Amino acid sequence: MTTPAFPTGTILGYPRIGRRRELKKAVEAFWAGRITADELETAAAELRAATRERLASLGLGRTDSSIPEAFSYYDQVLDAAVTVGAVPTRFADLVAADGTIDLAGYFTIARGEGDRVPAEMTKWFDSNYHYLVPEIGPETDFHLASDRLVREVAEATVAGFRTRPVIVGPVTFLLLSKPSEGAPEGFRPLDRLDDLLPVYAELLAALTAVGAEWVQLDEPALVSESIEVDRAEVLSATARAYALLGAVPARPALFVAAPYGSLDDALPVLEAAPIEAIGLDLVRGGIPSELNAGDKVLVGGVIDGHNIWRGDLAKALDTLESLRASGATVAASTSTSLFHTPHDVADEPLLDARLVSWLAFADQKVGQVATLARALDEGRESVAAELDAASAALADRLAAPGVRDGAVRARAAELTEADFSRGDYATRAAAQEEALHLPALPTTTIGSFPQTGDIRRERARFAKGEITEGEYVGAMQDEIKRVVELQEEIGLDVLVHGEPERNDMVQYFAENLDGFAVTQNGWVQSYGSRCTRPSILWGDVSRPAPITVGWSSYTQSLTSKPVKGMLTGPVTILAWSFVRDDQPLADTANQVALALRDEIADLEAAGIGIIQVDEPALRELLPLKKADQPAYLDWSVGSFRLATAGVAPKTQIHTHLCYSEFGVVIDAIDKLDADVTSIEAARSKMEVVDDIKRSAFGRGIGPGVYDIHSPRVPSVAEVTSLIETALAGIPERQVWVNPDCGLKTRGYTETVESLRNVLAATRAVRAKVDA
Ligand SMILES: Nc1nc2c(c(=O)[nH]1)N[C@@H](CNc1ccc(C(=O)N[C@@H](CCC(=O)N[C@@H](CCC(=O)N[C@@H](CCC(=O)O)C(=O)O)C(=O)O)C(=O)O)cc1)CN2
Ligand code: MET
Ligand SMILES: [Zn+2]
Repeated sequence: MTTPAFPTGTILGYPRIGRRRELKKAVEAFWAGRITADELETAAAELRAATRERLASLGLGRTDSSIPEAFSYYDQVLDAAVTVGAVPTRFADLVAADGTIDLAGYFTIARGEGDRVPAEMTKWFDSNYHYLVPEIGPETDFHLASDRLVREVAEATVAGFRTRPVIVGPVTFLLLSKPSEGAPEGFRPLDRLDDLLPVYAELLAALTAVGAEWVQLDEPALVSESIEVDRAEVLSATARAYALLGAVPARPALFVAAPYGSLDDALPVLEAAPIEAIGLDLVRGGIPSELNAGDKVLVGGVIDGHNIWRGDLAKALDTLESLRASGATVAASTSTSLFHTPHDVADEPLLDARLVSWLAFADQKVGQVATLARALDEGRESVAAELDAASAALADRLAAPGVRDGAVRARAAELTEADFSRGDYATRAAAQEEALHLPALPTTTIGSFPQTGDIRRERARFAKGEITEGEYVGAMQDEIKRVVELQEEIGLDVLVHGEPERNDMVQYFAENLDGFAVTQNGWVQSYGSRCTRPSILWGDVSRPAPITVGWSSYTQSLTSKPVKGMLTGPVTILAWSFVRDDQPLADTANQVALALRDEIADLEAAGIGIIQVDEPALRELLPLKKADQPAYLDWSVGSFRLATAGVAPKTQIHTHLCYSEFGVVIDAIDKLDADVTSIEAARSKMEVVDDIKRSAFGRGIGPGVYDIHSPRVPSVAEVTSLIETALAGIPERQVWVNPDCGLKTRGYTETVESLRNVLAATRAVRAKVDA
C-alpha cells in the first residue's frame, strides 16, 4: 500500500464533555428518563459536529486525518470492550440477537442495576480519570459487536471531514482487563490476544471502507511498569499484535500512540513492526537515545496534554527539530489526549488577565500544535512571533509577584526532622482512648453526606449574588444540623458535618488558600458524567485565614459525640489541581502541608479531638516507572506527616484512601503514621484484609463495609459478614466500621437505609464479640 501523508500537526484526543458540559447534561437527562435514546444520540452528534468545526477553526485540517474521532458517551475502555463484544456474562441478557448492545445496556454495564454490580472503575494511569475494567475469560466471545466508531467516521465524511478514528489498542485493552469471575486460576486476559486480534482486523477493514486513511491505536500500557504481566511477554504480545494488524489487507495506516511516559524497550518493537507512525510522549520521556524509525512518522508529543501551562514553545520546537535530526519524518502533537484539560481559557472571564496569559487549555493547545506544525513545514522564522510571545509569557510567569513568597520559603527552609514526627504510637493510643471513650468497633462515615440539588442551587445562587453570604452560611448550617441529627438518630459514634459547603474536596481548599486560582467553566471528566474543575496552583501557597474551623466548631456545638474535622491532604490537593511546573512537586507539597498544619492546629485549639486528612490520590500519583517511585513515596508521605505531626498525642489523626489496590502502597500508608486509616474494601470483598494481615499494620483501620459507588443498599447480613471477615484477619481493637468513601454522590433514601444496616450489623457483631 502507499502510505497517505500523516498531518504535520495533530492532537491525541480532545475533551468529550462539551464546553458547557452538554454531554453530562444529556446523558444524565437520559438516565432520568427525561430524554429518549434518539434524543441523546442527536445531542451527541451535535457535540461531535461542533468539536470538528472548532478543531478545524483552530488550525487542524478538515480532510488530512489530523482531527481525532475520539468521542465517548462514558469511557473509551468500555467502548473498546463493547466494540469487541466483551460484555461480562452477568449482562449477557442486554446483548441483542445480532450481538450488539444498545445505549441503555451500555450504561447498565457502567452503572450496575439491582443486584448486578457495574464494571469496576479504576484510575487511568497517573490521572484522575477513571476507566471501567473489562472482564475477560475463556468464555469471552470476541466479535465485532459495534459499528459506532465506523458510523462516527462516516458521519464526519458527510460533514466534509476526513477524521482519524481512535481506539484503545489490543495490548493495552487486555493488559487493563481483569480475569472474569469464572476464569480458572492463573488465567490472564492477555492469553486471549490471538482471539481478539481478528476483531481489530475486521474493524480496521470497516474503517477503511468508510474512508479512514489513518487510525490511532492508543497503547499507553506499554509505558507503564505497574503492569503485572512480565515485560518480555508484553513486548512479544506487542510484536505479534502489530505484525498481524499490519498484515490486514486494505487497512488504514496505523498510528500507535504511547502517552504517559517513555516507551523504553517497547520502542524498538514498534519500530520493527509494520505500522506507519509512532506517538512518543516527549513531555514525560526525553528523546530516545536510539532511534531506528526508518520511514515511519514520529509523532512528537511535545505539548503537555496533562497540564494547562502555556509552556516553552521554542523548546518544544527544539525537541521536534532534534527528533527530525534523526532522519525521521516528524509531526507535532500533544503528549496525551487533551481530555485531561478544560476546553478554553477564553471561557474564564473572571481569571486574572496576567494568569490567563500563562495558560493554555485544550483549544489553546490545539493552536500551539498548529503553530509547531507550521514551523516544521515552513521554517522556524514563520512562527517567530508566536515563539517569542510564549517565551515572554513564561518569563513573566516565573518573575510575577506571588510566585515566590519570602515568608513561605523561609518557613520551609527551617523545617527539621522533628516537624515530621508525632512520636510513639502506644502513648498516643492510650491518650486517645482516655480522651475519646469510643466503643469497640467504632462507627463513622468518610465525611460527605449527599450533595443534594438544593445544596448546589443555594451555592449557585450565592455565587450569582442572589443571596447574601449570611443566608448561604445559614442554609449550610441548617443542612449540617440535619446531618448531625440524622447521625445521632442512626447511632454513629464519630460524627461528621457532611461537607455541604464544599463544591469539591480540593477546589474548596484552593478557593481558600493563597497561591491558587479556580475556574468557572474549567470542567474535566473524572468518570462517566462526573466532572471536576481542577484548581490552578500557580504560586507559593499559604493560608490567609482559618478555613474549616467555623464549620467544625458549629457542628461540635450541636452534639456531645466527637465530631471529626475534615481536611484534604497535600498530595491529593496537588493531584487534583493543575500544579506549577517550575519547582519540584515535593516543595509545593510541603507548602500545602504547612498551610494544613496551621489549620489542624486551629481545629485542635477549637476543641476538635479527631481530624481526618484525606489522601485518596496517594496511589494515583505513584510514578509509572519503578525508578521514580521511592523518591515520590518519600516526599508524599513526608508532606502528610508535616501536615499532621504538630498535634498533641490525644488528638486522633485519621486518613482516608479510596480504591482497593493498595497492597502496592501499604508501606507508605503505614509510614503516614495516621492513628486510623479508612479504605475501600466492600467492592473488593475485603481483599485488603490479607494485605493488612501480611503487613503487620498495627494502627486503627476501617475497611469499608458499604460500597458507595452504587445505589444498592447492603443488607445487614452482608455487612455483618464483611465485618466478620475483617475481624478474622485484623485484631478487634484496630477495626473501625465505615463506608468505602464519602456519600456525596448518593441520594438520601439509600444512604439512610444503608447506614442503618451498617449500625445494625455492628451491634450484632459487638454482641457476639462481647459474649
Ligand atoms: N476533584 C476530585 N476528584 C476526585 C474526587 C473528588 O471528589 N474530587 N473523587 C473521586 C471520584 N471522582 C469524582 C469526581 C467528581 C464528582 C462530582 O460529584 N462532581 C460533580 C460536580 C461537583 C461540583 O463541582 N459541584 C459544584 C457545581 C455544581 C453544579 O453543577 N452546579 C450547577 C448549578 C446548580 C444546580 O442548579 O444544580 C451548574 O453549575 O450548572 C457545586 O456543588 O457548587 C458533578 O460532576 O456533577 C464526584 C467524584 C476521585 N477524584
Ligand atoms: C474521594 S475521597 C472523599 C473523602 C471526603 N471526605 C468525602 O467524604 O467526600
Ligand atoms: Zn474516598
